[in-house]
Amino acid sequence: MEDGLDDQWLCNCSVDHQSLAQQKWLCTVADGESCDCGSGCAPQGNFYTPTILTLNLDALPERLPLVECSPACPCVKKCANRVTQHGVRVPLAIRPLSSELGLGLFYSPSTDISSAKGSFMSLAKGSFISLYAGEYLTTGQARTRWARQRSDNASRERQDSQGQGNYILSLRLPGQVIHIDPRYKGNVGRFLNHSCEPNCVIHPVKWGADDPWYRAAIFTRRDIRPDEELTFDYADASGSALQPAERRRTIAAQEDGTTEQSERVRCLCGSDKCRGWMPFDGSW
Ligand SMILES: C[S@@+](CC[C@H](N)C(=O)[O-])C[C@H]1O[C@@H](n2cnc3c(N)ncnc32)[C@H](O)[C@@H]1O
Repeated sequence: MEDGLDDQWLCNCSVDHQSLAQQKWLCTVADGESCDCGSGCAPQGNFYTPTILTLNLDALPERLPLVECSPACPCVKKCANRVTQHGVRVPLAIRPLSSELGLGLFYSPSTDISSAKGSFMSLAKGSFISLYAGEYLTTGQARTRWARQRSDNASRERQDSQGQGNYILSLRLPGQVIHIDPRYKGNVGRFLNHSCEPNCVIHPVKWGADDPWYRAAIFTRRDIRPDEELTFDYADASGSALQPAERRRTIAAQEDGTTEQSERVRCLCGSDKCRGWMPFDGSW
């Protein structure tokens, strides 16, 4: 073994690791190249940037599900095409906002005690934040839960209903819709609020070509300053690029005020680009 070239970090991709001296500890599949480790992973290429492992959002076609390498591949854990499966790696904090908004999730490098300079570090565009993890529901179960949450909310005063809103993420994928509800079982992803001018985006990811689950992964869509709140656009999370006309009308009706008054929730994102109402996809 060449000095410093530790084979436990290498995968079987076709790239000549020996000539990539700076990147030799990682699988070095470059953007747009396909991994030929034989397991059908990264069929469209690996869109993670080698070594820093941020997602190259500008190169990634919208809504193209990412397929990461998996334990079924001959590559190893630190392959550059495995990111979301390693879990949360950035320092985060859950903080209270207003009584209406409840809690929010913040990028909080000052809580990273391993780095003395933590509080000055901004987070690069394309960084993985967390999965939006929760229970996977069928469309029927999602409808039932949504109806129950709606009636629960209607029977509460607004100030008592903080954090009791709808948590179900409906992710539209080619030929299917998946519903993820973190309200009862979930992770920090459930604390990201909606913004009409978001700094994060949701992208569908599979862990290996044979993974039966699409996972909803949250990435930053621009650089993030320390102590910024992390948000995504709940309308975009539902896959706006693929939404059928009926769904577009539903979201538009919610936002332009033609939806029934009781179903509309005023958006409190505070952005100059605020559309006024929370998006709601009721077309499924
Ligand atoms: C996924 S949760 C976000 C975390 C929530 N703030 C909490 O305290 O648990 C979604 C709920 O938060 C509230 N929310 C999120 N973004 C909002 C916004 N921009 N305006 C008003 N309410 C919002 C709504 O009640 C929504 O149903």
